[in-house]
Amino acid sequence: MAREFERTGSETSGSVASDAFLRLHEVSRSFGKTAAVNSVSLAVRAGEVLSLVGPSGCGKSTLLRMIAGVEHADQGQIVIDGVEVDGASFVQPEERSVGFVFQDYALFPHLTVRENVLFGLKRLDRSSARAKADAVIDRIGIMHLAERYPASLSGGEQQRVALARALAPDPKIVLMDEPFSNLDQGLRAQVRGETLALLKGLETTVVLVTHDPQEALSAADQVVLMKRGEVIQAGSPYDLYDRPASAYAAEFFAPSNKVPGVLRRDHVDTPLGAFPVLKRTFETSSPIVYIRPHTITLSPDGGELVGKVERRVFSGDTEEVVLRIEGLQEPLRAVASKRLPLNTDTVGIHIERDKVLMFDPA
Ligand SMILES: Nc1ncnc2c1ncn2[C@@H]1O[C@H](COP(=O)(O)OP(=O)(O)OP(=O)(O)O)[C@@H](O)[C@H]1O
Repeated sequence: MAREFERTGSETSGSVASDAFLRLHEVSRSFGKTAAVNSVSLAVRAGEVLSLVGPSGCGKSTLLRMIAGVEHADQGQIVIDGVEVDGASFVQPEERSVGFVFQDYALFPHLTVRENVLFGLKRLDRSSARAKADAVIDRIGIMHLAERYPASLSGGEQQRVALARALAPDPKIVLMDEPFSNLDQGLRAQVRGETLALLKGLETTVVLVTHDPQEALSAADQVVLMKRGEVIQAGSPYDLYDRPASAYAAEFFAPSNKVPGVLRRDHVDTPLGAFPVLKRTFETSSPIVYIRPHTITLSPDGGELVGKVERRVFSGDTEEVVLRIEGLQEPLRAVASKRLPLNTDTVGIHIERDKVLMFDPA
C-alpha cells in the first residue's frame, strides 16, 4: 500500500525539494560488500530533465532501477508525485507509472512497431488502446513504420519506437538508461536533440542515465555527478561546468592542463606565471592550477609566453596543439579554433587567467 508522503523539511536539495515531483532521500543499495548506491538524496521538479552521470560502475543504473521499482532500496525513501514508492512501503513497478527506455531498446522482435507500442496499453480496451498507440506513433513521427518489425529498422528508428512504447501509457516519469549510446556519433546528437525537444514539449519528467559528460550537460536541466555510489555534485549544467566543486568534477567535464603552483598572498605562482586567487577552493599552500585547453589562445605573432609546437591534431572545427614550454615539466594542451600557419614552430600563448580552477593535489 502506498502512503502519502509527509514532508519532513529535512531534504538536502534546498528549494528544489519543496516542489519536487520525484524525490530520493538518503537512498542506499548494496550488493554483498559493494555499496552500489550510498545515501543518495536528489529532487526533480515536474517537467525537468535530470541527468545522472558518472563513470562505469558508479551506481547510475542501480539508482534508476530503484526509481523504476525493479530493485529495492536497502535504506532511504523514494517519493513520486507525493506518494512513497519505496521506504516504509513499496509500490510495484507496474503501479508506479514510470516509462523505461533501455540502452538496447528491448523491443519485442516478433511484434510490429504498433504491437510493441500496444504492449504497454493492456489495461485499455482494444479500440481505445489502438487509438492511443496510433496517437503516440503519430506524435513521434513513425506512422510510416507502424507495420514493420524491429529487425528491419535503423538504430535511430528503434530508439523512437522504444520511446513511443514508454510514452504510450502516459507515465509520470520517463527513465532512460544510456538511450542514445547505440547510435553513431552523428545520428546520436540529432536523435538526442529531437527526443529531448519532444519530451520537453510534452512536459515529461525525465531521468536520463549517461556516462557521457557532453550528453549530460547538453541534455539536462539538472546534472547529478556520481562517483562510487555517491553524489559528488548536483546543479545546473553551467554550475557543474563553470563551478566544479572538486578536481574530480572539473576533470570529468573537461580534462585540463594541471600545473603545480605555490600560494602567495592573493595569487598562485606557477611556471606559467601568476594566477589570481578569486575564490579559495583549496586548503594547501601548493595547489594545482587547472587550465582548460580552450582558455588558451595561440598566436603566431607572439604573446605573454612562448611555446614550441610539439604536435597538432586537426579535427575540423578545432585543432589540438600540444606545446612544450620552458620550465614546465608536462606539455601544455591548447585547443585552437583559429588555424595556425602549417609551418609554425613556436607560438605566443595567452591564458585567460581568471578562468582557471584551483584544487588541492589528489
Ligand atoms: N545485481 C547485482 N549484483 C551484484 N553487483 C551489482 C549488481 N548490480 C550492480 N552491481 C554492482 O554495483 C555497482 C554499480 O553498478 P551500476 O550498474 O549501478 O553502475 P553504472 O554506473 O550504471 O555502471 P555502467 O555505466 O557500467 O552501467 C557496480 O560495482 C556493479 O558491479
